[in-house]
Amino acid sequence: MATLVLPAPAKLNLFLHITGRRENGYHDLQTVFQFLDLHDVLSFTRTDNPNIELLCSAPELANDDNLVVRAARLLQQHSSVTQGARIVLEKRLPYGGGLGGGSSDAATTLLALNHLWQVHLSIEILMQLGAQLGADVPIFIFGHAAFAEGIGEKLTAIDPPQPWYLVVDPGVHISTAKLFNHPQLERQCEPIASSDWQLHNTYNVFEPLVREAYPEVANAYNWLVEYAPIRLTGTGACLFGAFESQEEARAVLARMPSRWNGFVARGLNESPVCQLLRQASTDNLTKQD
Ligand SMILES: C[C@](O)(CO)[C@H](O)COP(=O)(O)OP(=O)(O)OC[C@H]1O[C@@H](n2ccc(N)nc2=O)[C@H](O)[C@@H]1O
Ligand SMILES: Nc1ncnc2c1ncn2[C@@H]1O[C@H](COP(=O)(O)OP(=O)(O)OP(=O)(O)O)[C@@H](O)[C@H]1O
Repeated sequence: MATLVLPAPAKLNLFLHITGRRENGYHDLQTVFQFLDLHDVLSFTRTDNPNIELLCSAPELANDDNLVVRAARLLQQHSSVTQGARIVLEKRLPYGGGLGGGSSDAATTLLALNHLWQVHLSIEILMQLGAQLGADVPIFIFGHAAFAEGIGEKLTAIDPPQPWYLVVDPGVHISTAKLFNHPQLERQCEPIASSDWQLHNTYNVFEPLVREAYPEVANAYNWLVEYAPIRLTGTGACLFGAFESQEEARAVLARMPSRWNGFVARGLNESPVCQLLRQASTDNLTKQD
């Protein structure tokens, strides 16, 4: 049986503006996605029966609602394959913090099983399938840092600087749906062109709401802002600051109050999963067991 081992990287939203609200409740937004060199690890083994079996290092995520299982079943339905998969998910990314780990796991699953089951769907079709699972899934299939519009699925590749980030997780869980429905959310940002985007002339519209509603996020913000300009990713609760060197970011991490979790990671404009799938041959990626 062939086994394929692939990473599923985290993302940051370098800014996040909302430009309108659709009748179905979803919002039109503008954001820049960049990947981090911190990732979950997934291993996929093709099986001859159609079952999708998930083993997960986080027991609370080992169920059929996991985006990995939902992605595998969606691809099965779409392609009528008769094979299944045994999938092992090693969670390394914090979840529910705006780093998109669940969405990234789903994207890696679509890419891996498209390859293992030899479905041969194009990246564009896989992105459309991914969008059915969540607005953050397509970027991880696209595989390059991007200026995003629509609900997050219209992507223009860009190459922002790739600094070292200190990411602080204040340990607060924030419901994405609840924040998008917040009565005070700014929903009429003036649209900007991707070529005009700069970090300093943009912001995250969720940031003031999250800092007000979650005092621990405000505390983490007030601490980190002493060291670097910082921002919220997605709807939070993770905050990030950019540094020129890994050493600088690590020195600040060493001073972080122990009640929060934090890590240092490099910003990446190329997703490692897409690089691996593109560059390595099947023989390099798969091992026979
Ligand atoms: C905040 C971001 O992480 C920024 O990248 C994404 O926009 C959210 O992406 P996601 O977690 O994949 O979100 P989904 O699972 O698709 O949607 C969760 C909920 O967020 C709201 N939602 C999400 C995306 C969007 N463009 N408009 C919305 O209003 C909807 O209420 C939806 O029910
Ligand atoms: N493979 C998965 N990994 C993590 N969470 C998952 C997974 N599958 C389903 N979930 C559910 O999705 C929720 C959000 O997880 P995720 O890590 O994608 O959130 P997030 O980092 O806030 O992402 P986003 O920025 O996309 O909102 C989790 O609390 C969990 O209940």
